[in-house]
Amino acid sequence: MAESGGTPPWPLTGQFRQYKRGTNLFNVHLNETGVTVTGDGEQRLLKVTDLLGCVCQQEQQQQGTSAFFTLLAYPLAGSRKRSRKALCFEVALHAAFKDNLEEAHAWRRAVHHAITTYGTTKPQVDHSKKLLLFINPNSGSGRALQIFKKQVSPLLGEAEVPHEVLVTERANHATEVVRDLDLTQYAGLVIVAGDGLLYEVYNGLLARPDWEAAIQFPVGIIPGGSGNGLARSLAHWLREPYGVNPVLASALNVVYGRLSPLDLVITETTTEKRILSFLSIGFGLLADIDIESERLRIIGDTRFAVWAVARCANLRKYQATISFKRGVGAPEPAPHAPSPSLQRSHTLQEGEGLPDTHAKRLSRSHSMQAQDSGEGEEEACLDLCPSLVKVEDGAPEPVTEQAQEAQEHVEQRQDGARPYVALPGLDEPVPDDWETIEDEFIMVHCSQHSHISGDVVFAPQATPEDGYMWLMLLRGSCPKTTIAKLLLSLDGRQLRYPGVEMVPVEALRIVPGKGTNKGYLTVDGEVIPWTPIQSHVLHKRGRIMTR
Ligand SMILES: Nc1ncnc2c1ncn2[C@@H]1O[C@H](COP(=O)(O)OP(=O)(O)OP(=O)(O)O)[C@@H](O)[C@H]1O
Repeated sequence: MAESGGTPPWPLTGQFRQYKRGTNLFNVHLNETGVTVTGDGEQRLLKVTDLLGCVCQQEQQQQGTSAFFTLLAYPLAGSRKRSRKALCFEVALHAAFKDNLEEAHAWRRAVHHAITTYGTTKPQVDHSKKLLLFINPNSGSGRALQIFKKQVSPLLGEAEVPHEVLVTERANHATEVVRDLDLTQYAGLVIVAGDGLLYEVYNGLLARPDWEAAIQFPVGIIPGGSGNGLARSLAHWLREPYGVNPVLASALNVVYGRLSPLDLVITETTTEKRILSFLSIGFGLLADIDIESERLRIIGDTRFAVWAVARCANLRKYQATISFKRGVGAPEPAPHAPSPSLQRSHTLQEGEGLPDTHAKRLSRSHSMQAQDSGEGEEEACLDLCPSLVKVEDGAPEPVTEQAQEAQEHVEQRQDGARPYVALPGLDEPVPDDWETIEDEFIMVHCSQHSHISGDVVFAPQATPEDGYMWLMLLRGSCPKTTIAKLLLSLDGRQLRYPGVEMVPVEALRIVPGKGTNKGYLTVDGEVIPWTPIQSHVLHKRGRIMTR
């Protein structure tokens, strides 16, 4: 959404014929709330927060002297999806085409001005520079390139977002590129792939001498893989429709390029290798399913469910010692927690400690409601017809109050980051204020996010910038009925089940047992050696593109 051509006239009002709507004139008014179109006995508002851009006809058509501009917006159509609105207007105010075209461009510039000035209070990526898009052609079921060409590229074009594309050629390609990249040339790094490619990008940033600044570089994600936990979690956080068209929901985040804080996690290993992650750490049931279902990647997200059923019959248990620093002031994963944004508004105050009676108790079962069950699987709704000739009519749906409220909460939380918990040496004892459990586990898994894949609701109350890893423990004694229910569906209700524990933590140490039963220890779904690790949260140190 690059703004060019000087300060636009503001506010703007004009009278135009609407393409394919007869000869009647429509009154079009643009101000800080959006574009109001009045005519034919109706009035419509395209809200400034839903406007994507404005495209102009570039060349004179045949003998006519009229020029055209098309307003593009993605308002909510109900609560389940956003759909494209393209309103095309004919500018015929002057005798000469070039004067009409100039008028059309004035509208284009004014719309861009409105979007960047009145659409948000968040900082934005610098669209005078390019985005660098990484596409993994082998992500998930191998559709990332197609997704880019069919959905992402047209959207970036309409919104006039300059970009460059890099198609990865092999594992670690993205890490190598990012490690040596001149970041000053770019506005941000965007992944069209699965979470694994973003992991590579972040670890490229960590490998740089300027890593502390580099990890704050703007990053965006558009789901093209089989996991897609971060993309799903962002939509959950922002209360944006996701299931009907995940690519559109995420591509709009990138196009708007507003920056929200993102918690990152640094993990230390015994080999002195440090790892930067943004999604999850764990071993046992979920990690085993994630890694062992790799052979089914051709079927996409479904591979997790299919493999889960297979694993139910063959449950593994792992000896380990888990130590953690419990999160201070963390929201209790309360029953019936309706949304992460409502939780955020009153639970994340600094210094708001847990009651003493809870401070050292490890075996708690929490319950919560299933989330977002209303999302269907309709076909993608992004319309790729040339915007000048395509007009979709119909009054724009108002943004729901809930979505508005969520947006406001997100914006209010642009406050300071907490200092991170200092980690002792991996061979030293953990500090006194940490808690330790030595036991046999079916699963130890933590995530900073509500979702660890498109359909796995891990911690519905989690937000990307709450400062916690949400640690889920299933001990060896966990009832088989609980395991069966978990494998059938991880939908956010699991904290009601006996034997499921969840603790918000700011730092964590995992020491796998020395027995023969080795599992997959994973960070963001990537396998690392089955040796001790420890991790701490870097609160709000990343910056992720959002609406
Ligand atoms: N061109 C390539 N060919 C093969 N592997 C690649 C290529 N580019 C990247 N990779 C590797 O593929 C891994 C997984 O990719 P990605 O995360 O995009 O999709 P995914 O398989 O759906 O993963 P996830 O389950 O994490 O969502 C990356 O960690 C990276 O190492």
